[in-house]
Amino acid sequence: MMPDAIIQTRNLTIGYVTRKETYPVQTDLDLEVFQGEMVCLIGPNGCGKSTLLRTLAGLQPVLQGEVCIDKLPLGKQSLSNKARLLSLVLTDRVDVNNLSVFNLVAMGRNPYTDWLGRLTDADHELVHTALSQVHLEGYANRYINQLSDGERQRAMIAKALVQDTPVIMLDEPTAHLDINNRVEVMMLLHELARRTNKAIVLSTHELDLALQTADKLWLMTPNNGIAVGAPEDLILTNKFQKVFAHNSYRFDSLTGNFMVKHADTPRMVSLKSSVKGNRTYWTERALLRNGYRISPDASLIITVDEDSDSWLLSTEEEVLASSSLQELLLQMESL
Ligand SMILES: Nc1ncnc2c1ncn2[C@@H]1O[C@H](COP(=O)(O)OP(=O)(O)OP(=O)(O)O)[C@@H](O)[C@H]1O
Repeated sequence: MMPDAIIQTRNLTIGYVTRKETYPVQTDLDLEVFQGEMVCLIGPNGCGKSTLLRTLAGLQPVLQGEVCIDKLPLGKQSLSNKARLLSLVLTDRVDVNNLSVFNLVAMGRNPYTDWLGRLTDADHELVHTALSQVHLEGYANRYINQLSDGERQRAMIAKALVQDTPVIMLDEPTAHLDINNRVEVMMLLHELARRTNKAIVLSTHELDLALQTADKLWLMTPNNGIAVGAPEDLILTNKFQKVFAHNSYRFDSLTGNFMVKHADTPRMVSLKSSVKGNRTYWTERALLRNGYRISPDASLIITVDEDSDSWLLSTEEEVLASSSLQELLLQMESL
């Protein structure tokens, strides 16, 4: 039997209301999030990702329809109940620089402390456990302004962890991070969803990382709703490619990479190799980058030997050897 969704939306319209008009950003959203899964919300700039996360978290009003958390409509949840069900991590730089890492993370216990905000021994323990979960042991007494962007992001995640909610939502948790930290944060969130049975919903522009780590994608199209599915299903049904279609690049569904589109009138070249290995793949990439298109019938032929450090370029008149791709490309340019 399917478990109950921890978040469910019915016929949801999200957007903004000004004094003069209502501005719907997305309509008719029927979404479900289950515990133990990591959902990545992706889509082009301005399509409504932050608006959706803020609406699901109750930070901005529902324009139409309903959001239920733990089967109860958001509007019927008390503030303290909401704080025990859902935590939201925003990437906007919060002005907490004069706070220690410990005190920032401890703020996550606010829904549970007495009115003076006193922490019990168990709260202290939880803060230290969360710091070790995000690999910030030994940072408790550091000030937030003494952290790198990646460390600050992990401290914010630790704050959400001590809030001890079944749902954590994060708006672009990998923004401003280098590749190591981006991968680490995504892996950490995925692992937390699995290990602690939390539902994790995050928005991101890291398409390749989302494809590799999400249990489910929410693929948002401007003004046209959200397609939901396993990353690979959204690729096989062409939905992913459609949302990110562009004149200057294309999504290669065989490799899962975005490829820059080069010259409109490509030069043809034939690529021969006995086995299709690493060297053949990167030779092809170098050729595409330089405006060549691979065609088995082309008169210009490159032979790749996966076991040697050289390439052979054959024209109708001559055969030239090269020991690097740069040399090969120069030879081709000079023909
Ligand atoms: N306070 C606001 N009042 C009115 N419209 C707004 C407001 N904030 C955002 N919008 C508009 O709502 C739409 C969705 O914005 P939102 O920030 O949710 O998009 P997003 O998908 O998160 O974008 P990005 O990828 O650039 O972060 C945009 O057209 C934006 O201009």
